[in-house]
Amino acid sequence: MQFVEGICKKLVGKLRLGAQAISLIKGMEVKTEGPCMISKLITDILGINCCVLMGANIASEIAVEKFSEATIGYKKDKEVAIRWAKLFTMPYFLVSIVEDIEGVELCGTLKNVVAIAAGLVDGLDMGNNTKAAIMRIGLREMCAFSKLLFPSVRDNTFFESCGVADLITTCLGGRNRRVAEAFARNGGKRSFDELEAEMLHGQKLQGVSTAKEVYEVLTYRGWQELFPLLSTVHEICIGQLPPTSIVEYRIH
Ligand SMILES: NC(=O)c1ccc[n+]([C@@H]2O[C@H](COP(=O)([O-])OP(=O)(O)OC[C@H]3O[C@@H](n4cnc5c(N)ncnc54)[C@H](O)[C@@H]3O)[C@@H](O)[C@H]2O)c1
Ligand SMILES: O=P(O)(O)OC[C@H](O)CO
Repeated sequence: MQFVEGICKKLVGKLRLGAQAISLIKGMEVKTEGPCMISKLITDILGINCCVLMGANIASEIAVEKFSEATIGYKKDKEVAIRWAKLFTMPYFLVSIVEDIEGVELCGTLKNVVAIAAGLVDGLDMGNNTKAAIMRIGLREMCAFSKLLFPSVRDNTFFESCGVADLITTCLGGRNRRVAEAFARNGGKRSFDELEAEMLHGQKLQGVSTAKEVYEVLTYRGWQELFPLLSTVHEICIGQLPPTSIVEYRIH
């Protein structure tokens, strides 16, 4: 998503009047003035309304039309969100709308960091209870972090497809989980970059870069202690901590 800004700048002045945007990109940009969600980046650069669509949507499963759900987040214009939902809805793909664009987009962005943690737990052969614990702590931190950044974020958003459902599917079957498992199985001795290149054949992980971006925000705002899982994932990814640190928490 780091290239979205450049692509948007190329589109300036080339869009038809009344054009609308919707972002399916899970990630955020961290600028000196703070984190900037991709939808805001698109709105700011192109001067158009931008919704987001996030959900438990592993692409290979949707491609073969297995039933799934998604959530559209919008800011003010409900009519536009309804139109997007009609456009995306299929008998096997149900789309709901939520007036909480930041909450929906942050769910999609932050769950990738939790999926890295879940993959580490798999690679350490720690079992289902541990993985469930990591997902719970992760969801709690996702919610708290989102609300600190944007007080308007709603709790209910975390019960939509973009929230708990996407967290579950990504922690069970996503690429972030798979590469993190390999990282832990190799004792952290092979880097995420190396494993990503070997395992994903040109596709890119979002979780590692998002963990770094989140860490920059946490460090800048002095919030690290409030978010032990989100912080630890980044420190493991850069080799500062061993993969086993993913389960070293105080109760909170
Ligand atoms: N694959 C999934 O199951 C899935 C599901 C839901 C959401 N997403 C989200 O969709 C987004 C894309 O994921 P994906 O799986 O399609 O990734 P991908 O790696 O398959 O595709 C990314 C595309 O971006 C292009 N690209 C990379 N750098 C570029 C640059 N500098 N300029 C222009 N184009 C560039 C690549 O060539 C590639 O075509 C991510 O944010 C991901 O989290 C993916
Ligand atoms: O394969 P991942 O880990 O990028 O996750 C895929 C999607 O985001 C699931 O909705």
